[in-house]
Amino acid sequence: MTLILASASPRRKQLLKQIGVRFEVCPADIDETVLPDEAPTDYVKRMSEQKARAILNSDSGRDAVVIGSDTTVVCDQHIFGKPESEQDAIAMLTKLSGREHEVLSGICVMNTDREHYGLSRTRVWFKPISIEQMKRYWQSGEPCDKAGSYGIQGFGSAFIDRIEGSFSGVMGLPLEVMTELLKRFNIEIWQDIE
Ligand SMILES: Cc1cn([C@H]2C[C@H](O)[C@@H](COP(=O)(O)OP(=O)(O)OP(=O)(O)O)O2)c(=O)[nH]c1=O
Repeated sequence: MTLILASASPRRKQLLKQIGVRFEVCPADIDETVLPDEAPTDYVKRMSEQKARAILNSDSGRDAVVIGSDTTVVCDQHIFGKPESEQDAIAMLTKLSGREHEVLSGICVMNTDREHYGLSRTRVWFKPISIEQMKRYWQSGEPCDKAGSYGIQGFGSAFIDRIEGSFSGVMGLPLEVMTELLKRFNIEIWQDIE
């Protein structure tokens, strides 16, 4: 049996490696458009499932267990994905500045017989951010491939006042959820411990 991480995210790869699981990486290319009136929790679940299913249904997914995951920033019921431009990133960071938002991270694990899904929800409080900081942050290159235009694990850590929930969940792959789902498929963690 092969375990496949259906993701192009270097953060997800790093986090899965951190628990000593052996896996292959095979990014899924899906349409990430939000449906009209789609609730953020429904969106995250749909994306996680579609990413996993795209790989399970491909040639590389045969006989595999596939992991699909999605991370979304939610502020005032609005879904913040990755920024399309500097202007877009500044608009998101302006909304997040000096207040609380939520980060949803879903994980779907499936094989041809069954699938299981888990969701992690984390509350994040940002300090106030000045426009100069936002512009300089954009120049760092960090925000461009991250939901909500920030990375808690990078320079973006300076924005954080506190969090309540899962650090790995904000970063892209909640390990609390991941370890439970792996157990359900009898996949061992710490395979690479020695
Ligand atoms: C909020 C936040 C997000 N992110 C990243 C995690 C995800 O890689 C990305 C959210 O976009 P996703 O669409 O969840 O993931 P992705 O496109 O990077 O990878 P794939 O769909 O192939 O699995 O934002 C951080 O790295 N740090 C953070 O603090």
